[in-house]
Amino acid sequence: MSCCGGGCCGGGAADTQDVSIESMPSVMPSVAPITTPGVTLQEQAMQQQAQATDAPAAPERREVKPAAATSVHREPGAAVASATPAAQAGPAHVTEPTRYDAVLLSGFGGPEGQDDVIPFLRNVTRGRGIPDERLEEVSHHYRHFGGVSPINDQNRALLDAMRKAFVAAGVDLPIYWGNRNWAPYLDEALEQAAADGVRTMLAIPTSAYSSYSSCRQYREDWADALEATGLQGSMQIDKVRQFFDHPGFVQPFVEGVEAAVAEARGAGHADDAIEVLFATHSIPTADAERSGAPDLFSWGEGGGYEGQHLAVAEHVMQQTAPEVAWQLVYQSRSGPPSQPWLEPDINDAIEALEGRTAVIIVPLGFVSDHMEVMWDLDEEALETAEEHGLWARRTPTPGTHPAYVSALVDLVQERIEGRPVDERGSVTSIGPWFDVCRPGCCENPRLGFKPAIAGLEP
Ligand SMILES: CC1=C(CCC(=O)O)c2cc3nc(cc4[nH]c(cc5[nH]c(cc1n2)c(C)c5CCC(=O)O)c(CCC(=O)O)c4C)C(CCC(=O)O)=C3C
Ligand SMILES: [Fe+2]
Repeated sequence: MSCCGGGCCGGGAADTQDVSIESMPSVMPSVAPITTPGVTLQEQAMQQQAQATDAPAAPERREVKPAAATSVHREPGAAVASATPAAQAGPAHVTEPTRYDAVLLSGFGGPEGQDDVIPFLRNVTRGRGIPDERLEEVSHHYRHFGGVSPINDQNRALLDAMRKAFVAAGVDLPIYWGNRNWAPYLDEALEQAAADGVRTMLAIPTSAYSSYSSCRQYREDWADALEATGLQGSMQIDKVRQFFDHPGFVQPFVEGVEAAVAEARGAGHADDAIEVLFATHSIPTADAERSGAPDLFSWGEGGGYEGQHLAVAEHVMQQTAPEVAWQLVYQSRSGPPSQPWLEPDINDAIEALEGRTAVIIVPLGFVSDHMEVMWDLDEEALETAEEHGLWARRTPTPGTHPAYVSALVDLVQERIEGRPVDERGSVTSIGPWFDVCRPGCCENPRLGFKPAIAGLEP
């Protein structure tokens, strides 16, 4: 792994921190390492290891994510744990300019080899009672691709694109990258940031919508990482708003649907023979009901999670092909059959189609072509479509689309500026989501409330 090919680092000490701890010596330097421009920390570590006579032969590989936090730290009088002063009182939107030392790009994480698969799945499902058979079942998806999820490389590419976009936009902040479920872990990113002198961070989850899995779980994992590193009292972390309706996040989907509809028409499919399926991750209906800020909106049964997806899908269709039929469908369901999850499943929806000859699958719930897209859509759903004799296309995810990268830069800029809410980018009538999560937001009713940052209690 390299930082950025040398083009964007500029030699700043805090610019070379996408550290893979797997390949680091087991004893980490406790002070900020002195970096040489163009040389990554990993390369330096390897040099140091080669020079040291008593260096361990094999670097330690870390399989377990940080332990669950037992508490959070709140400054005197603050309502929000580990927040910067501008966010401590818990405003819906922070309109006070804030100086951050760094940005924390927070990914899901994914295995990078066959040996990683099961420990990775244990991290993902920790404390959730997912049976081993299900873990084995899911592991097949990863094993099929050599035990490697593409997600880490996609986040490395995003990180690289963001660093370049920061330079171009004059945002002079280093970006640290850490994952919830695999190396480089969130606590490793925080440790490195602290060693580099960082005290305030703005966190970006690689996840656009509101739900336990896509919002609160990130907030809990940041709390875990702060406690595990002992940085609870000295590091402040805010989060950007969920960005499902930021125009730059939506733009790649608009372009994808536009192109796919044009292609379907070109292949001879009439508008009333085309169906657009907006696909997102299913979640338990009990989670869905508590997603978003359920007490502040009148969402349907699927809560804010479903309501946000519907609003974005509606916008995409209005922009592209208002006369074409569409629906929101779900994928990647897990958990026991007795537990209700959001439906319909994409494969069932395809089977139920009548009078259609073409289907366009839009991965609206995902930011990159990771395993849920590669397997559940490109392997399974496209096969279902083929079995039913349908012409089918899967449109792109945002990935490193310049509009998406610019959206992430804009989300950082609006917080640095303390931009008023009516000047923020948003394409749906829901309006720019909350900077600080509302009480009870995205509750997991089975697990209860756990220590979390970036939101009002509980
Ligand atoms: C809403 C949502 C997103 C989108 C938001 C976001 O992007 O964050 C998402 C993303 C992802 N989910 C992913 C992988 C997995 N999700 C699982 C399990 C679950 N996801 C859930 C929901 C979501 N998941 C839920 C309610 C569960 C069951 C309960 C639990 O266990 O929490 C399991 C365990 C096995 C299984 O149950 O299937 C795995 C392996 C990967 C990585 C892919 C890769 O490696 O390329 C990514 C990006
Ligand atoms: Fe998932």
